[in-house]
Amino acid sequence: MKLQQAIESIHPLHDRAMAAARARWDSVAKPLHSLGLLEDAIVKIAGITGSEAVDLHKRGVVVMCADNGVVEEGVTQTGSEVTAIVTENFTRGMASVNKMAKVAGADVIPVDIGVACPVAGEGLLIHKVAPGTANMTKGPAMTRAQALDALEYGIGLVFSLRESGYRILATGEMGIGNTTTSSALAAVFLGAEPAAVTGRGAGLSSEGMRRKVSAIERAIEKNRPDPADPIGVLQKVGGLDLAGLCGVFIGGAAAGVPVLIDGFISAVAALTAARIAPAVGDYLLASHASNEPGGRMVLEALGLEPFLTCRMCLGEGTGAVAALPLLDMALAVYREMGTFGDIQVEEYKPLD
Ligand SMILES: Cc1cc2ncn([C@H]3O[C@H](COP(=O)(O)O)[C@@H](O)[C@H]3O)c2cc1C
Ligand SMILES: O=C(O)c1cccnc1
Repeated sequence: MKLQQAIESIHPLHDRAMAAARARWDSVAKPLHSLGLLEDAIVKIAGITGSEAVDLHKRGVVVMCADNGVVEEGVTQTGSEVTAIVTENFTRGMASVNKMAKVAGADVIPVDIGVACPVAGEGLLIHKVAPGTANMTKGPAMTRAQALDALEYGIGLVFSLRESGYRILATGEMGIGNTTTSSALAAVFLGAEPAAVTGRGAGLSSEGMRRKVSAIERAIEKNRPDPADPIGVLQKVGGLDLAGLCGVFIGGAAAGVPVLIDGFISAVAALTAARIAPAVGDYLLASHASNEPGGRMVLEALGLEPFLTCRMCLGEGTGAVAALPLLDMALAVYREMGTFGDIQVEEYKPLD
């Protein structure tokens, strides 16, 4: 689906469904709002889907996999070949997110949106926009057409997953070097110093950290991304994994499918989506606070509060998947609990 068409089809959250969901929570025989953010998430999901009969039965984690040319600058502990290895492991049920998704009852949906070498495996979706991006310290990471291609693939994927019965999606990624691109995007969108939004990613020495911050500074200096042109920022200092995820967030808002943000990388993709299409902002659902320094900053910029603080920084969608059982628990109370009327206790009166 074309980006513009998707943006135009995003409507405000359904007020009536949200009011009905809130009324249901307020009638449950328990202290008002005592399930906190979990109640708010169920209300938001009602608003996204247009129904207070919230159904999260079929769930998937979309894992966008791609390589990043900036890895040449020595910004990671491992080489790009790890992207392909882990991508194939997703198809064999052998990666961390597979193990966690199994517990949460979610299907892992890996996508090769730009892995540098050929990858294959059962269930792997292939939309290889390019075999990895270019080194952003030397010029733009990709062309605008490539960024749009990845974005629009992500949008279309959400619509086809909705057709296949998916009712909630978690986001994940695999791409060596993608905390470098994520920090570059965060620095541009938040107007922050690269050092303030850069962490050790999948592990890095102090010397490696200096190279990483310098690579981000040089990429911004070279490409001069303009925050007022968010697609241009994504194209110049982003990655295909981030662009694909950005499309998933826009697609979720357009298709009325709730999409859970994972950690830092996924939150940056969500922020990019909200900069491209501000209406997406109301649709976003946080899961956990990444241990990467920029993680919380990006969620705060989106006005979101995560459910979980576990100091996780794994990626792959692991944090988003970890939130699913919590939502299931909240839904069990929402659906199955008796009301104040049932237990003959007077309902709470609104307080001041
Ligand atoms: C074996 C392995 C499995 C992973 N699974 C997720 N990531 C995570 O680490 C990468 C980002 O960190 P950086 O920017 O430092 O490369 C991403 O692929 C992310 O999902 C992994 C990283 C490795 C090494
Ligand atoms: O929070 C994340 O998304 C993250 C952080 C470090 C490495 N991989 C992912």
